[in-house]
Amino acid sequence: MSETGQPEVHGFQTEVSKLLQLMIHSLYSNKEIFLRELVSNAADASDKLRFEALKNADLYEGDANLRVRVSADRDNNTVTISDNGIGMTHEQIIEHLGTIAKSGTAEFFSKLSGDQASDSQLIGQFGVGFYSAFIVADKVTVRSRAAGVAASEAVEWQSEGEGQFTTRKIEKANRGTDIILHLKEDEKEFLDDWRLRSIVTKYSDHISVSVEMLSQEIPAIEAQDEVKDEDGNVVTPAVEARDAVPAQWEPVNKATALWTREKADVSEDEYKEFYKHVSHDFADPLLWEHNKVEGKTEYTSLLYIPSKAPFDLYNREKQHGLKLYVQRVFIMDDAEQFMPTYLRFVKGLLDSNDLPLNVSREILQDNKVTQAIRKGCTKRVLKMLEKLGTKDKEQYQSFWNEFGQVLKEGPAEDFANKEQIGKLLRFASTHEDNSTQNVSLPEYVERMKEGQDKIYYVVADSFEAAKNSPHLEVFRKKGIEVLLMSDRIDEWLVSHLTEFDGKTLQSVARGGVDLSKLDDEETKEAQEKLEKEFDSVTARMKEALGDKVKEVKISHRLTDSPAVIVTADDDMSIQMQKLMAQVGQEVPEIKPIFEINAEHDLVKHVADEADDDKFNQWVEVLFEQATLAERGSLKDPASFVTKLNKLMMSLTK
Ligand SMILES: Nc1ncnc2c1ncn2[C@@H]1O[C@H](COP(=O)(O)OP(=O)(O)OP(=O)(O)O)[C@@H](O)[C@H]1O
Repeated sequence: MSETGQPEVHGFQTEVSKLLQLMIHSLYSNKEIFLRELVSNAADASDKLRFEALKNADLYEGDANLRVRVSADRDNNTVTISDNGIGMTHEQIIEHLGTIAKSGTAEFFSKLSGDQASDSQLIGQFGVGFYSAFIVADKVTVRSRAAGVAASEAVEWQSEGEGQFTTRKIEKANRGTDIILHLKEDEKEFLDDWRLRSIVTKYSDHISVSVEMLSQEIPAIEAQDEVKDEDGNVVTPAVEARDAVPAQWEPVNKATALWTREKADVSEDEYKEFYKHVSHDFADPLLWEHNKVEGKTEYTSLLYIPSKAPFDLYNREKQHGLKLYVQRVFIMDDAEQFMPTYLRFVKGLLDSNDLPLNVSREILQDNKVTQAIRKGCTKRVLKMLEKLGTKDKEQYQSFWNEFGQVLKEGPAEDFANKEQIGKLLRFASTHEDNSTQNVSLPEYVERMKEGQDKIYYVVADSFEAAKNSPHLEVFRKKGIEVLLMSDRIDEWLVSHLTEFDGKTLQSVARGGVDLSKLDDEETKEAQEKLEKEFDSVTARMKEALGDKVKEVKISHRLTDSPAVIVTADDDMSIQMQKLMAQVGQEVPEIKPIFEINAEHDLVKHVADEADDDKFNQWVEVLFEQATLAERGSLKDPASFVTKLNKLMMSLTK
C-alpha cells in the first residue's frame, strides 16, 4: 500500500480497456444508465453492510442509517454518488475496479464483430456496471473506506479510462464510497438537478435503500411593514421575517423493498427496472411472477425469466440462483439452493420469514425450509413457462431458442417434475420437416395415428443427418411423425425421459421398432413370407460378416435404402457411444443388428450371387455403407473404398 498521497499506477486488465472503449461508443444513445448502474452498486454496498453487521454491529460505527446520495457540483462540473455502505479496501478496489471477474468474458470478447449496432446489443447482455461511468465522464475519482477500517487507511482510485488507473491512500472520515464523475464537456445536462432527479426516480424508485438528493435552498425573507393607501386601506400586508431554509437531503425514491409491496401497487416498469437491478441485465425480462406464499412455509418470491441468455449459460458451474433475503435483510447473492441447475437462467429473489438471519450456505444445504421453498419455486417457474407456451407461442419460441438446451437437462436432474418438464420441451419433427424446434410432446401425442402407442424419435449429429436417416423411410411411408433430434444434449435427454403421457419414447434406430400393429393382415403375411424366403440369404450374410454383427434380419423399416444398422434394445445407442468417445470415455464394443431391404434391387442382386467371394464383398460393402450412414465415419475407410472400387470395376467388365 502506498504512503498517503503517493499514487500507485496500475494497468487495467486488457479486457477492461476494450470494454471501456466499446461501451463508450455503443451505449452513448442510452447514456443515462450510468446513474442506474452506480446507484445499484451503492445499494448493493448497503445491503452487504447490513448483512455483515448482523454478526458485527460495530461495523455501523454508530451510523446505521444507510442511504445513497446523488449530487451535482456546477462549479467543479462533477456529479457524485455517495454511499455509506460496506466500502472497499485498497486490495478490493484494485480487484473490483481494475478487472472483470466474470466467467464467459473471453467468450464475450470473441463474439464481438466490430459492428456497433450488434455489439451494443451484446454489451447490454454482458452487463456494464461501474465502467459505465466513463460514458459521461472523462475522469472518475472513487474515494472509499471499508467498514471497520481506520479513517487514515481509506483509498482513492482515479482514472481517465484509458488503460490505467492510480490508487493512493487517503484520509476519509465517513465509511462507504464516493464516486465522483468529472463530466465530459458535452455532458453538462447531468448537472441539472431535475434531470438527475428524474433519472433516479425512473431507474431507482424500487431500491430499498433511500436515495437522497439535496432540496432547493429557500432564501431568507426580510420583515416588511404593512403598506396602506391614503384612505387607510391595506395595499401590501406586512411580511414576517423568515430565516433561510438550507438545502436538505431528502429521499427521492420510495425506498420500500419492491417485493414487500402489493402486486397491484407495482407497475410493469417498476418490475422491469427492479429486474435490471437484481440481475445486472440490460434488456427487459421476458416474464416474471411475484408471489406471497403463506401457510407452513412463508416466503415471498419474485422470479424472472430473462429474455436473453447470458454468455456463460452452458457452464453448469456458473454462479446462479436467487438473491436471498430473510425478513427483508439481504443475506446473499446467488443462493443456488433454491433453484435446480436446469433452471439456472431464472433470476430474482426470495424473502423468507422462516430462515434464521445467520443462515449460511451450509445451513441452507440441508434444511427443510430450503427444500420446501425450492420445490415451490421450481413448480412456479415450470407453471409460468407452461402458461407462456399455451398463451403466446411466439414468445415461448423465443424463450426456447435461448434456454431450451438448458431445460433439456431437466428430466435427468428433476425426476419428480419430469412430466411437467416434458410439456415444455420443443423438437423439430417430420411433421414440418424443418429445423425449428417447435413441436411439443402433447402436440405430437395428439397427432398420433390410430394404433400407434409410442413416441418415435431419431438422434443424429445434425438436423440434416436426422432428417435423411434411412430409419425414417417406413415412418414417412406410413405417415407417422418422428421427432428429429440433433442437439448434443438430446441423447442424454431421451435416456432419462423414457415416457411421456404414458407413452414410451422409442428410438427409430433400435431393433425393437415394431410397427406391425399399424399394418393390415395382408402386409403382415407378405412380410412373413419374405422373411422365410430370405432365411438362407440372411444366414449366409451373417456368416460373411462373422462377429461384426449381432444378427442379420429382413428390415421392415426401409423403402429406398438397401440396408441399415440398428442397435439392439438393451444396448447403448450409437449416439451415446459417440458422446462417450468424445469425452474420452472407454466405449464397450457393441455389435449392431444388420437389417437388409429384401425388396431393394441391389439386395436382390446380392442374394442371387453364387460366387462366395463376390457375395462376401457385396455384403461387406453394404454393411460398411450402412455403418457410414449411421455413424458418419468408419474405422477403416480406406479398405471400404478399395472394396467398393473392386466391385465397381467388376461391374464394368
Ligand atoms: N459503491 C460501491 N461500494 C462497494 N463496492 C462497490 C461499489 N461499486 C462497485 N463495487 C465493487 O465493485 C465490483 C464491480 O462492480 P461492477 O458494477 O463493475 O460489477 P457488478 O456490480 O459486480 O456486476 P455488473 O457488471 O453486472 O453490474 C462490485 O461487485 C463491488 O464489489
